[in-house]
Amino acid sequence: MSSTPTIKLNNGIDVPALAFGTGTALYGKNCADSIKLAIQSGFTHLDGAQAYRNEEFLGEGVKASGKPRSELYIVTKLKPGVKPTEVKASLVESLRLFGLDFVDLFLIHTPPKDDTLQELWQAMEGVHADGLAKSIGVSNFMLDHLKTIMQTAKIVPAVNQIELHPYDWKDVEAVVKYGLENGVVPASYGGLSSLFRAAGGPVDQALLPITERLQKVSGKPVTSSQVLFKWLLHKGAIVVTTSSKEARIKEYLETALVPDLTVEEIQSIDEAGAKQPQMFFKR
Ligand SMILES: NC(=O)C1=CN([C@@H]2O[C@H](COP(=O)(O)OP(=O)(O)OC[C@H]3O[C@@H](n4cnc5c(N)ncnc54)[C@H](OP(=O)(O)O)[C@@H]3O)[C@@H](O)[C@H]2O)C=CC1
Ligand SMILES: O=CCc1c[nH]c2ccccc12
Repeated sequence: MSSTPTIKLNNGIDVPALAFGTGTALYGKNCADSIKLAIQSGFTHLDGAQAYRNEEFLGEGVKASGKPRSELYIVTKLKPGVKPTEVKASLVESLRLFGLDFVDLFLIHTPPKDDTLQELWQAMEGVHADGLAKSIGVSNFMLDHLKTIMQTAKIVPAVNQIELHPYDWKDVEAVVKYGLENGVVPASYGGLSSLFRAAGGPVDQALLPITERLQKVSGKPVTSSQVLFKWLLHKGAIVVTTSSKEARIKEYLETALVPDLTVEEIQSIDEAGAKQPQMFFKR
């Protein structure tokens, strides 16, 4: 098995750069077997959310995997609409469902629609101080949201999880750069969108000569998914993905064995994405 690279957060904690998600295809489902398989295959970073309505099954999968808690990195996200005064109780309920004492990372799933963002962040800082979340961060935050938080934050968000793939790179590049310059590590979801949400487009075409070259230099099969993950890692992002198939789970983890892309290859993917700008998730 290959060992997944890690990315250092602004608080010095190392996070496995490849995460297995329980939203999208697993939303509202009993994902215990998927989680157990992902962990036993080598995933140690699990991405959950209160809104996915399957935290108890994530917890079940973790237990069934037999992997010690100390070797796992478990994330959940605050359900949209939870008020600042309810943050602690909602995380305590997630922990009860998981059967855990703490999460490694707790994210605000989406910025609040009202003007409570700074207050909400203060409540996130509270659950961090209580030891219920080792790190805190955000998701689906754009530049103005990040800047609003930074005005009053005592703790800089460790992570901003956003839709990130070559087709929205131009749209979110500034958010990623601002984050990296200020200690907020980007995490991507929807990273494989070109392969099945917009199959056969310019990005898929740009991936072909790259997979071919990497296959030649490594002497091993290299897939388009692995090249997309390498592209995301080169952008400094944690990759949040998922799969229902054992073969794909192994393929994802073997990204660690794929050689680096060249600057020209990264640029060719950027340029292919810019030909057909699009996003697939509602912000
Ligand atoms: N913070 C947020 O607002 C959001 C967070 N997320 C998180 O990110 C996770 C991953 O999101 P998601 O968008 O699903 O991630 P990806 O874009 O990585 O897509 C994963 C899907 O890609 C499919 N796939 C992989 N390789 C191929 C291929 N070669 N051809 C066709 N299909 C392929 C897999 O299907 P198969 O199962 O058949 O292998 C899998 O379902 C979620 O589970 C969730 O945890 C997601 C959305 C929003
Ligand atoms: O995480 C994926 C997208 C998302 C944002 N808010 C919600 C609420 C419920 C399910 C999914 C999501």
